[in-house]
Amino acid sequence: MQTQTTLWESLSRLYPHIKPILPRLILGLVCALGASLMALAIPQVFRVLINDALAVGGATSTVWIAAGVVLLLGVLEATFVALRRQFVIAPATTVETNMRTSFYRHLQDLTVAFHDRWGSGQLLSRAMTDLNLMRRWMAFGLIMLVVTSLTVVIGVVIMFLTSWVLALIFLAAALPIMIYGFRFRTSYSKVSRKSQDQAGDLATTVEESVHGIRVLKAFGRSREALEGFNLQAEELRQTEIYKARSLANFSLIVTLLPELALGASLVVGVLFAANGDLSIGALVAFFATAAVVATPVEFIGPLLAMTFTAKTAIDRHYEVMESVNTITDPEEPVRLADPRGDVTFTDVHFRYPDAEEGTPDVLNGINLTLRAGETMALVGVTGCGKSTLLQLVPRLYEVTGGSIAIDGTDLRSISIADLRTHVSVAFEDTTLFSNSVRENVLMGAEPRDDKHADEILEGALEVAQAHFAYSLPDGVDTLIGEEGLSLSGGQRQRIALARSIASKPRVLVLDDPLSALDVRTEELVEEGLRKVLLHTTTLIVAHRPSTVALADRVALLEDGRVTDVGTHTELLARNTHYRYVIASLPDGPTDLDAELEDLENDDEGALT
Ligand SMILES: Nc1ncnc2c1ncn2[C@@H]1O[C@H](COP(=O)(O)OP(=O)(O)OP(=O)(O)O)[C@@H](O)[C@H]1O
Repeated sequence: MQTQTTLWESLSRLYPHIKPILPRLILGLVCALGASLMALAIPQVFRVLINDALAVGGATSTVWIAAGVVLLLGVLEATFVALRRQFVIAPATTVETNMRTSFYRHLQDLTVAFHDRWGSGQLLSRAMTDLNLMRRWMAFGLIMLVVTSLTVVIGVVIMFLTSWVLALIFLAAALPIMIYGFRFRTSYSKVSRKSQDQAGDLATTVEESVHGIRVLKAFGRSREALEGFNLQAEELRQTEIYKARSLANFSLIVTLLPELALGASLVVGVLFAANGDLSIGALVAFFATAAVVATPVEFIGPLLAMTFTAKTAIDRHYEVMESVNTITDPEEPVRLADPRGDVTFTDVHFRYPDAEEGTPDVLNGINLTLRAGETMALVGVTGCGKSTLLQLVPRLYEVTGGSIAIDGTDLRSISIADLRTHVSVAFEDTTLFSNSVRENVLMGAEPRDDKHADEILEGALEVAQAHFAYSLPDGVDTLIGEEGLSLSGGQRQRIALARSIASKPRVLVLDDPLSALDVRTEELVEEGLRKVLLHTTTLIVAHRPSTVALADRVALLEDGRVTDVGTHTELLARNTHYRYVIASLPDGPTDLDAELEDLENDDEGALT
């Protein structure tokens, strides 16, 4: 995940984002430089003042002129500072927002496999803190670093022009600063990376415990969670302290050495002045310039620290931005205008990217055909790969071998947007967004107008037995999800089910979507579903016999393969493993022979 780049390589990655605002950044830079020049000009006025006006026989009017010039320079300096802010802040914030938007868009694009690997806190801290750090560096750090360096260079040149000997003494301090600065750069970059990663991990912990607060409380694990959090927070604190110490040491050197050099040059300067080799005005101007230069020199420590932190933020940002979405549209997608809905799995293999080497594929050669309009239940022991197989149909994960086709067209030949208008999903673990019931349900639907939207909504809520939505405080416009009204597990599942059927998909994949419903509601939902599923090809993971009853045929998944396909009755009659799986389902029949007999009698009755 972590990339190794030089400071320059990292910072230059920002160039494409900075390019559109470059003219304003340059204006900001010019203003900042103007402010520094004004500050540097003030000592020169002192020089003239002391050498001419305060000398014996000097004119009083010169004092007033000098005071006026100093005042003017001060006002100009303040104006330049204000203008710098004016030029830079708004465009830098726009860059930050644009980068955040493209980061979010990229996160949406990236595969589920990517999101399996990354902690949510790491992504959150990259989206918020890192981009904020980058903006601050762009708007302030970058400009001030350039201006500070220029101010120091110009100041030193002026000092050289005033007295080269004194300037050399002052400059002697630069060498140890540069050597120490090199060490500081390496150590600070490392510790800054560590602290930003640790902050991301800490955010993940907070996010996880907020999501899992009920479990933590119910199992009385709040204390352990707090201890874990404390441990992580303490590690971050230590890193931050180390970081602050490292900066403090550097700042000490950067402040102390020029002061020492200044002391030495003061002694030499006074001797020069006493010998008449240097005018008093020049001596005062030298020290006033040195004082002006000392401030940016002291500032270099924090500015470098800011730059290294920005480098880390840029690296962390691009680690995500450069993660490639491997599930992409084909170059020339085949348009699926009005598919019948035959779904064929041909020798499908799949293994998760983080699967251990040498282990067999989770799906190890699946061959299965679903006829258009057919409902097929997928049955197998826990962990055999049912959910995994389902997620391959909307291409949430990509097959690692073989192919899946709709009406004979390989899924990879269809554009993802097109595919997902025809394939809809509902999972056991429902996610609702902080939106109204209406928006949640109509997420995948494409209504012609408001009236049509209302009809779709009503129909979907009817099938999913989710009429309760009309009695919520604001009816179907009630805000639900994390920021809205809390719904029960069963209510959430029904809304999610309504969402999956609202788009009237040609192919529906359902991962045990009725698990949280009571028996009576489940029956009603199944009744509604039967009508809807009549024209929809459905693959449904069954964890309960009642779900199996929805299906026309059942596929048995065993050791990564479909080992048998048939009606429930046929499989009960001929397949021992199927009998074992059915018997182990919750609410499964205990007397399978009696059940089989009943079913066969039912079948015969239906035929006569
Ligand atoms: N995101 C993932 N990354 C790595 N391995 C995974 C991931 N999701 C599932 N697995 C592994 O893949 C295997 C199949 O999991 P899957 O969820 O498909 O099984 P399942 O048949 O649906 O199980 P259940 O009936 O318990 O829901 C399991 O061994 C599981 O540990």
